[in-house]
Amino acid sequence: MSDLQDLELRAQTEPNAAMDMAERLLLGIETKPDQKAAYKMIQQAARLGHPDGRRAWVYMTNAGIGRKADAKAAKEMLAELAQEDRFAALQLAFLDHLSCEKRLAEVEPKIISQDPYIALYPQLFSPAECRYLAVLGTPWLEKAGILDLSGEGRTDEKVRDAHSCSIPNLAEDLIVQAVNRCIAKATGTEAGWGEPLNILKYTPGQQYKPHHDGTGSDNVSVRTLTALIWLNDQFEGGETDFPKINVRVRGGVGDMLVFKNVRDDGSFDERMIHAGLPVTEGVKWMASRWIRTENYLK
Ligand SMILES: O=C(O)CCC(=O)C(=O)O
Ligand SMILES: [Fe+2]
Repeated sequence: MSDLQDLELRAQTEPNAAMDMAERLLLGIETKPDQKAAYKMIQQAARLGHPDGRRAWVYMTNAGIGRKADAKAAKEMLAELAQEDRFAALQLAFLDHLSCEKRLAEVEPKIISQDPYIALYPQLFSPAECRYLAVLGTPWLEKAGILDLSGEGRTDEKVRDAHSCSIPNLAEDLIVQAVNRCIAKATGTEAGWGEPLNILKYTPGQQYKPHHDGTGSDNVSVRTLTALIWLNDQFEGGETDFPKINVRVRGGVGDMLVFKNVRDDGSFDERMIHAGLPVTEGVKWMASRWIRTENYLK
């Protein structure tokens, strides 16, 4: 029996095996990606009592993934889970403080450049939302090299000398979902078109060298837009620099920068090469989302 068959069999009764199988099916690790089967497997892991599985099932209920969206049921499930799960409890407490969707209606984007397109949304996210994202990303940052659920290598010091992680799809909690919805709404895109939200942490000397966001490692579709959110401001240096067009941006806490990586005909816009300059003091925290023109997960 192959390892995968063995895992599939154990997934019937063992919560960890069910969760492992779900992740493999979702991302196509050692098997063909099969979202439908993955979602069934998450439900199975939840039924078997796996804490990540139970949380993921709440998130899917809220987002309408693998079942009909039901925000009310999701909140009730979260409240029940919160009695024994501190991650659920934290989220539940935070839900009433979510403000980005309300802010989106009030915020006027400042157009930094019309062509190529670069816009800044001041204070779209609250300091609390920013702190929440940094805290949520922290455990994955530390494990970044080991826990690679996306199936792609994430740290390449030659380009990105920083701690980084992407929030795994199954960990897109109710707060992350709201953040992603806001980014989608502001950019006129669908939330599903975004790659998982990245959390970046730069300590002094660290930087993201000049690069173009246009393609991911899979070369499947183009990342037409990038959204960057400043999660803190206690650092020096670290500006986001577009050397070809002489634009250098340093946002405040909760500001979001949106820029277009392609020209109207869909070709790469080489003017959009950019860098996160070296941080000279303090620690820079940022969230970034690369947005495509079609669903990222299929
Ligand atoms: O850290 C920065 O300012 C830039 C980050 C970035 O370019 C990216 O995440 O694609
Ligand atoms: Fe970038």
